[in-house]
Amino acid sequence: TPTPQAPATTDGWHLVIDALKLNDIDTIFALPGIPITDFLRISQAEGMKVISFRHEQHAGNAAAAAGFLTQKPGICFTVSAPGFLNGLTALANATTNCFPMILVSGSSEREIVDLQQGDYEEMDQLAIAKPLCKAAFRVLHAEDIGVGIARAIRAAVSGRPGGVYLDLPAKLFAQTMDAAAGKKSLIKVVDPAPKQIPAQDAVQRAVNLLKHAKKPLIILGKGAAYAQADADIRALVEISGIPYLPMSMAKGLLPDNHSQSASAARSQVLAEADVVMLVGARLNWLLSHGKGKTWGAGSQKEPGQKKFIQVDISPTEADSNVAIDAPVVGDIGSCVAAIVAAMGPDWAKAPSDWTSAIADKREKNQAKMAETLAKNPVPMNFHSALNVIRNQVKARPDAIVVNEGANTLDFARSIVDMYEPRKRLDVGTWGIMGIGMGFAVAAAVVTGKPVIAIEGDSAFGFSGMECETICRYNLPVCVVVFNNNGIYKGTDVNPTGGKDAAPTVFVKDARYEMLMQAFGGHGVRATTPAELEAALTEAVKSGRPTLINAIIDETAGTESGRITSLNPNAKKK
Ligand SMILES: Cc1ncc(Cn2c(C)c(CCOP(=O)(O)OP(=O)(O)O)sc2=O)c(N)n1
Ligand SMILES: Nc1ncnc2c1ncn2[C@@H]1O[C@H](COP(=O)(O)OP(=O)(O)O)[C@@H](O)[C@H]1O
Ligand SMILES: [Mg+2]
Repeated sequence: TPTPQAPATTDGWHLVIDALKLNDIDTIFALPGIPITDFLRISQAEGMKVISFRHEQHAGNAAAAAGFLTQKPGICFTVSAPGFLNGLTALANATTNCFPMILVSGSSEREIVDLQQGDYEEMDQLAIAKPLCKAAFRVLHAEDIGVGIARAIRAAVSGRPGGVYLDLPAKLFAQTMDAAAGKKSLIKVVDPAPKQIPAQDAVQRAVNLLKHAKKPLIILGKGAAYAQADADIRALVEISGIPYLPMSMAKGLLPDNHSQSASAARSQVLAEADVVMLVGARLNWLLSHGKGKTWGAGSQKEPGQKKFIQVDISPTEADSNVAIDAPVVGDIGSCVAAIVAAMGPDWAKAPSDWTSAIADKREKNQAKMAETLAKNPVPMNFHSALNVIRNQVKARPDAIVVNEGANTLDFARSIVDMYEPRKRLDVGTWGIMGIGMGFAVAAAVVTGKPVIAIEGDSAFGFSGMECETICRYNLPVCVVVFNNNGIYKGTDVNPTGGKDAAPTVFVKDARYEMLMQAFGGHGVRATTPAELEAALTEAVKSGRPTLINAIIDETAGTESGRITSLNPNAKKK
């Protein structure tokens, strides 16, 4: 008689993988090591896409960018303690940006950590992660893996999206349990990011404000881009006729050359608007906290007390900086659709004296910009190099732009127009350097589209080693390093005349292109717009990993770019 089959078993490794797959998550960004190396191998063997990085911060940034682009939490796996800590910056940055990601780190067993007995890479990771993310969980038993993964997914994407930490002690992976019971323990999360319908009275209050506005303005934030409510947002703008201002990662929700775009008249509209509608945008430092000179305080054109409408899924965002006269709480798709419906079919467009004044200002500023862009100085400056990229993105609006630096960031934001939603990934709310290659890898992996990373040479330095990652997966990423020999510019000198370089400059004429060549990618040193254009066009067409070292006039930059005013005044002795 045949020996009875032992019941099939499963283990922690497979339960984690099966739980992710059950929730349509097919990609993991990671850096191997104890205790997750075998987990990554098994994940790949089980058909997961496993993208392995050279530093955990960039794996985490990739997970965050994937979350922003897909509305599914990006997944980052790290080893314990130092690997976990390297991932924390990305987890905290994702939470600040409201990007959904889950940082999963292996950890030491509780009994050793709680007695501080000095385990390999011992750290109380859960306690350390908690203040830096939206939610944090630990799983000790294999039968709880399904709940742990489900809770992490729901926490990451529901309400205001953000970063979640999931702590998996090493021994959990090898725990086994009955396969059928294991399958039963897994949870497919139903409706992880439920619609949050706004109250009708809140909608009406907002519409009434808009109806009586003489100088209305709509500000679209990265929350509006993340919401993927593109048609509703276009309808709101075009039916209302109200000028709009896209924040940097909301560019492309409507094409930047749209007739109602007020980007080129930003200072005028912020100072003079009488009713401002924030859609997925916070009145934080990026909008001067909604007060002061930027908003017309004290100017003769100030329209008296400005009224604010705030469309946001977070009920506590209102009044954070200034009083909000009409908070509309809910998901942006539901809120904007309700507002457009309440506006009704006979909505009177925004007053023409307001829209034409903005159009005049926009045309004047755009003419000035065109004049600057037409110049062809030698060596190149930010404008002449960015004009090449501007033209490339116009020809390839499906390309994704990643952008970081100071001057390289500020000039690119206004010079490189975007034409489609969620095509620009940048330093976000914190203004953090180092997001470049992680975001570029995620954009290429998640969308398959060509990626153009516009990098200050300092900014590039934070993640440059990931050029090897880009080559290893043969990703369609073209990195353009704006090489001005330093942070902000390349001309600072050591005041003592000593041999040490000044703190803000780099090796002169650094050959960044050789870094990409070192890993089999294509490297080009471009000293003219024509050379830059040829290399960029070729890179976007071929999809070959490329680094273009664009030589920029080292005197052309200003300290801290647009935010130089944030520097404390160093008293000159
Ligand atoms: C993690 C981190 N470190 C340091 C900074 C400070 N910082 C740094 C170091 C910048 C680099 C500017 O130099 P760059 O070469 O990237 O750009 P430009 O020379 O074109 O201005 S911009 C900026 O705010 C930061 N924002 N984030
Ligand atoms: N799906 C969504 N529905 C509504 N609000 C959202 C959604 N996703 C994010 N948000 C909100 O969008 C806002 C994003 O603001 P912020 O990051 O300051 O944008 P920006 O920097 O572009 O101005 C946050 O307050 C967040 O709560
Ligand atoms: Mg620089």
